[in-house]
Amino acid sequence: MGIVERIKEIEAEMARTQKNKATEYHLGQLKAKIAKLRTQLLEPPKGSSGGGDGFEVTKYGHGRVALIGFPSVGKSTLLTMLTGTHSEAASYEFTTLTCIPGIIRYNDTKIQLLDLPGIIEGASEGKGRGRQVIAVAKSSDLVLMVLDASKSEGHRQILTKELEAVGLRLNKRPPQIYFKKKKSGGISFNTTAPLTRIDEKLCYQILHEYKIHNAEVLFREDATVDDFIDVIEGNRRYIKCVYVYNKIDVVGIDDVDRLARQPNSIVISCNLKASSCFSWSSRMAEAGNPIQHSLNLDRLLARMWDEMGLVRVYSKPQGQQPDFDEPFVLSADRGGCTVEDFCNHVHRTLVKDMKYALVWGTSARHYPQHCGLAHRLEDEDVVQIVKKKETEEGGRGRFKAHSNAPARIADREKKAPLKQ
Ligand SMILES: Nc1nc2c(ncn2[C@@H]2O[C@H](COP(=O)(O)OP(=O)(O)OP(=O)(O)O)[C@@H](O)[C@H]2O)c(=O)[nH]1
Ligand SMILES: [K+]
Ligand SMILES: [Mg+2]
Repeated sequence: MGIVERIKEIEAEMARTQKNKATEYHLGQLKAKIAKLRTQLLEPPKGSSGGGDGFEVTKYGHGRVALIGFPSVGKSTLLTMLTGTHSEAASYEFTTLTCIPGIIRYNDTKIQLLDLPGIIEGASEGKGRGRQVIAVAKSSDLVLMVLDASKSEGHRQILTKELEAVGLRLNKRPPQIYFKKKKSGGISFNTTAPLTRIDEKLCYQILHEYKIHNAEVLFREDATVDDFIDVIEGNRRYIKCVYVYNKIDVVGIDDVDRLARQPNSIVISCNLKASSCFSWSSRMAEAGNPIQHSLNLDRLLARMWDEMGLVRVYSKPQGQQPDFDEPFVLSADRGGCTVEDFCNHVHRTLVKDMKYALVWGTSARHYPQHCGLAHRLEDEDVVQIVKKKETEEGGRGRFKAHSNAPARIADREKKAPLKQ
């Protein structure tokens, strides 16, 4: 029997089993069995290098966003509109067969947007190009799940299930469970929070299923069996996801309103020139810009950028204006956004040479604030690194925007005076 069949069989057994206190342990064990099989399923077949088929697109820019969705929901249309890179769009399914990268320039940052083939139910088990598509999703910093506003709402659940089956966790943070395998000493089990959804015995059983007999386990929250399995498997990816309901031009305003109110969702239309039911759509479509022929794409971009959690830091050389043209782009989630991370971005020896940093911006309590390496920077901060051998020039005088300096410096001066 193949792995997929074995998973199906266990799923069927779980569906047959009533959920109650007596079956809890058995169900937990079955969950662990499925998780193990799914991990096996993800291992590339022997002798293959994995990937291939034009799916290995080099990472570029300050972050990567993947367009995931059923066929013909408008992923390629959206990529073309947001990036200007043409990706074939057509009314038949599976128009796109590989991964097509485009670049979004937004807020002085570059974001790589990836168009992908449509995926269908069973993608996680290898249907269609599902596995390759999901592998790309896993390598992304944000998933835009594109949904057709006029189609079944069940699509969102089906896709979420497919992504979960391969270890993607959308809009979730990692469970607060400490887990460490040991060589000896048995299992040490501790909790710092009352557990209502799993107990010690069930944890032991799951560990037994994994043939783990020596480990340290500490629950810091009221986690579930699934959370515990995720932590043991250790290969989960926690990624933010925005649900993008496209084609709202073909549904009624009530549906639009309902979809827009769902969590993490945004409603858009790439195609307001087509049969549109809203009176404002024709006015929007009048302008020549492709993004004007659409609805809410500007909001989508802003939302996407916010979710990426990018932190732009502008460096200010001593005695000069900050360089507002090229930010150093950091991320709190990926790589960190402390003064130390900033230094490492600028030059690898800078950390060693730094005496302290002067910081202007929202992360600073006063301007400029003298900060050490551990200080966490925030978006649009200005940083000057003062090196050990140097001294601050000219005391703590104010630096003024030149008349020809970008207006942003003046703006910033209003918000927070850039002294020094
Ligand atoms: N009415 C309407 N049609 C749209 C919209 N966006 C895209 N379409 C149409 O939907 C069809 C499918 O668009 P594609 O961009 O090819 O969709 P896709 O998700 O890339 O499809 P696959 O690559 O086949 O998975 C095309 O005929 C588009 O013109 C929209 O906002 N409204
Ligand atoms: K299509
Ligand atoms: Mg496509």
